[in-house]
Amino acid sequence: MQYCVDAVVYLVDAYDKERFAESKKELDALLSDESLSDVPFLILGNKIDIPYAASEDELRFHLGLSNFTTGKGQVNLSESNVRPLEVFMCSIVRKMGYGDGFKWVSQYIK
Ligand SMILES: Nc1nc2c(ncn2[C@@H]2O[C@H](COP(=O)(O)OP(=O)(O)OP(=O)(O)O)[C@@H](O)[C@H]2O)c(=O)[nH]1
Repeated sequence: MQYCVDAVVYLVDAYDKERFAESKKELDALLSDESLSDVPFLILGNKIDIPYAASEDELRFHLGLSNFTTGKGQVNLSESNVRPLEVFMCSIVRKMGYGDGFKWVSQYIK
């Protein structure tokens, strides 16, 4: 079957720190999937309404993304070989945070 992926939105529970290793493993598998090699990745860290949820830096660290995020806002990557990837923290129940993430990723969807 042929299909076309415009973007990957990867939702991580930022409160479930015990499962960060599992989240990293799944994410790494997607990131190394050749058919997704130029597909933008939006990583959402959910449940930041819970006080003990991981911070953005912590999540980035545990997912091994500290050196791989490409910058928020308008960043033109068309001249580079770099795949757009960013982390946005959110709370689905509070309806906050993910809007910025989807806005960010939309600039890379042709
Ligand atoms: N506090 C809080 N709870 C949330 C949020 N988003 C989802 N939940 C709650 O989390 C509970 C479990 O949902 P998820 O964590 O999405 O569970 P899941 O990913 O389907 O299951 P697992 O793969 O086992 O983690 C539900 O009761 C949701 O209402 C959020 O932003 N904040």
